Amino acid sequence: MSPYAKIPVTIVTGFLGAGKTTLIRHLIAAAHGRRLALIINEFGDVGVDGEILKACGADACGPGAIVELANGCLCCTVADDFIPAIEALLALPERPEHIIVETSGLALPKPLIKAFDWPAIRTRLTVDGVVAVVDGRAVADGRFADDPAASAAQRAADGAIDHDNPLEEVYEDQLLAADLVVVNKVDLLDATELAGLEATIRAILPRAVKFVGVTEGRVDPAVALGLTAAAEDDLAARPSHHEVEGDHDHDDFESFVVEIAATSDPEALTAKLGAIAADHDVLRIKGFVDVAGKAMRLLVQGVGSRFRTGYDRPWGADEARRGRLVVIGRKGLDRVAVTAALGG
Ligand SMILES: Nc1nc2c(ncn2[C@@H]2O[C@H](COP(=O)(O)OP(=O)(O)OP(=O)(O)O)[C@@H](O)[C@H]2O)c(=O)[nH]1
Repeated sequence: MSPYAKIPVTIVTGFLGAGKTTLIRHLIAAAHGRRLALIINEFGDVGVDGEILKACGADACGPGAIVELANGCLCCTVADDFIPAIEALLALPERPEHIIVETSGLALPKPLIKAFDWPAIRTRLTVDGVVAVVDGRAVADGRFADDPAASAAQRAADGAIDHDNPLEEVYEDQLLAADLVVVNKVDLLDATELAGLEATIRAILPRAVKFVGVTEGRVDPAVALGLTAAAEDDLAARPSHHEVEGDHDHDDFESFVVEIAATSDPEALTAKLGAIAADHDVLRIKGFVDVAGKAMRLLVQGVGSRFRTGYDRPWGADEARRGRLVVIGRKGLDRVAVTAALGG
């Protein structure tokens, strides 16, 4: 690559738990010597995505080329957090050949794309493409459509219905910015559901975009990287619900961390977490748990009430074996009840 060419940047967006980190892991593994750099933004106080990507990205990325911006939402802190992170990557002795940005699951991509139109940035970088990752099962289950039960509850409480569904807005804003839509978790869908999803998603999109269905984020890097979209030149084609409604804030969502005591029965714990998530309509639970007698720590990941666990690495010699889970839900999530149910 010419030292004067703009560095391509891929923005990976998608709702909480859609599979962004899984997809980026796959891209890193398939990078085949391409020098990558990552900016990882996560909502909530336990940096799970950063841990996962640092563990597998060390070779592909090199020292200093993975920047973690935890506990926030890049779309709201573009100037304060994102631009300095980009500057740090541009100052690396070995210039990255491709930068991948993972937004938080609640971020709106458009403010981020706009930053690439700033003079100091656009001369050096270009948005190669915006990849929107979708949890196919969650969409097929109507997770992002207006929820009749929630509307009825709201009517009973307020005597009025707010038609704005914050989940739907975030989900749609992410799709509306996309150059490539990756419907992930195809293992949880049948062919008819997948075809139906493609039609539903295409109906939302204002223009023709690439569409692919995958499992475990296994999208071909030749498809995901090298879209040459120059999205910063194309902002008008990427409408956002928040252009007309003013600033986006995250008051529609709540997140907190619960300390979890050591467990001797991870399966029972996972079953309990699934039940709590279903009872309280929790959107996302993730973190690490101490399993008594195990040298490794347990990575726990829940999307809605669907949970996965796996041992990721041994606890460090100087590391406290602290079990911590971040819980994310809609505004009104009963923090006290969830914390009590988790035994925190
Ligand atoms: N069944 C199934 N699960 C998947 C698939 N891809 C990812 N997952 C699981 O979904 C969960 C969330 O995946 P992540 O990659 O962490 O999702 P994310 O979008 O980065 O999540 P946030 O950063 O919290 O928004 C994890 O437990 C993954 O193992 C898939 O294709 N099928």
